[in-house]
Amino acid sequence: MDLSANSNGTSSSEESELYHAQIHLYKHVYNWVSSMALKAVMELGVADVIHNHGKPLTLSHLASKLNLHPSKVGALHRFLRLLTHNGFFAKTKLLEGQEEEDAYALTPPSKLLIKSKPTNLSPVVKGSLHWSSLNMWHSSEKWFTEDKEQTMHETSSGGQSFWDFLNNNPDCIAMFQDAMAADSYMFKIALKECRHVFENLGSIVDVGGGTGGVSKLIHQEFPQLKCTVFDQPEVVGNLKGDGNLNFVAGDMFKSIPSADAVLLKWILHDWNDEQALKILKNSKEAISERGKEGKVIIIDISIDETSDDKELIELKLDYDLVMLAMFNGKEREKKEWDKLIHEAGYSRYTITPICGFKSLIEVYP
Ligand SMILES: C[S@@+](CC[C@H](N)C(=O)[O-])C[C@H]1O[C@@H](n2cnc3c(N)ncnc32)[C@H](O)[C@@H]1O
Repeated sequence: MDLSANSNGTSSSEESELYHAQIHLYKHVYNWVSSMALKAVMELGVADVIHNHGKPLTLSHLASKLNLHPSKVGALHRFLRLLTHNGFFAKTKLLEGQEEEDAYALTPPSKLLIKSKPTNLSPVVKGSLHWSSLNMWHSSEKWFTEDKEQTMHETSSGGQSFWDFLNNNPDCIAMFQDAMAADSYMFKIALKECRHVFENLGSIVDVGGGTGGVSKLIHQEFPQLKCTVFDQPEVVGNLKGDGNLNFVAGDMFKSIPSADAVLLKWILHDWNDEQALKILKNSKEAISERGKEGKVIIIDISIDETSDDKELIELKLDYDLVMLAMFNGKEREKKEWDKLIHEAGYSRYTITPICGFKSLIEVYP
């Protein structure tokens, strides 16, 4: 007879395992609450208000600066309590008259929500948590069980691809391009570390370069370098260049303008292997005039489960599923990059981690 068994027949260690499993499962069921709380606080402009004040703010001062109705002050406290727990704010004490009161200070992650700063990632929060980025997930069961070559986004939107959806919705395409431009600012910091990648180049074509966020940063650092931003007509059709920075509309699956180097930043993960191979082959053609001196510069995620820490791996695996749902794209492991690059006919490459969670992959003919 099991003496530690309870009246329901489970042992105390089994019960404890069950409760831990329940906590683990519920934690993952409610992961979205943290994301939505972050979005709400970003929309309210909490980080901006604390930043503009120049020092920590008590709840009542914060609520009054945010022009909140008094009935919502308690709710603000609860949003901030969760986000403080998650590392987005730090609680400190302030003397208010005779009394000490809790006050909220910014932490490095919430400083990335200050809209007046160039490192502002609010557009990423807004775009990634917009209904148009989330709706498709409700169609996962239909998508999994249907034998159709569709993305989850297409399944959920009557066959419309994410790119077609954006091109038909000017507000959403602007939001998407803002998010891309904000994300790219981190690249300015990385650019300082990898100047050697762009030195000795006379021209570069930034394929899928959007509205030119990345090319403008490269242009500032290397004004002599001729930069061509190459993207779909809906994105660059109305944009005017300036000196060494110009915009060209086209389709990277047809051909890519010639240059000494092709930049593919945040591009190949949008596409499956067959499509990525086509882009890499067209890139090889674009740099062919430079012979062995030409190169393709890829900036994308490289998953390395042997050396990345748990949080980093989780972020990369999250991104992988986002790419799958939106585009049938993928984040690639090192061995997958190796296979793709060699199949596209290149002879060698190097992978260097940059920008926190992305990698710089230099590929040579
Ligand atoms: C994820 S965004 C990357 C933007 C930019 N490289 C960056 O890092 O900020 C992908 C870009 O690819 C562009 N794109 C999609 N299909 C394309 C095509 N067939 N030819 C050229 N560009 C394309 C999109 O318009 C979009 O700007």
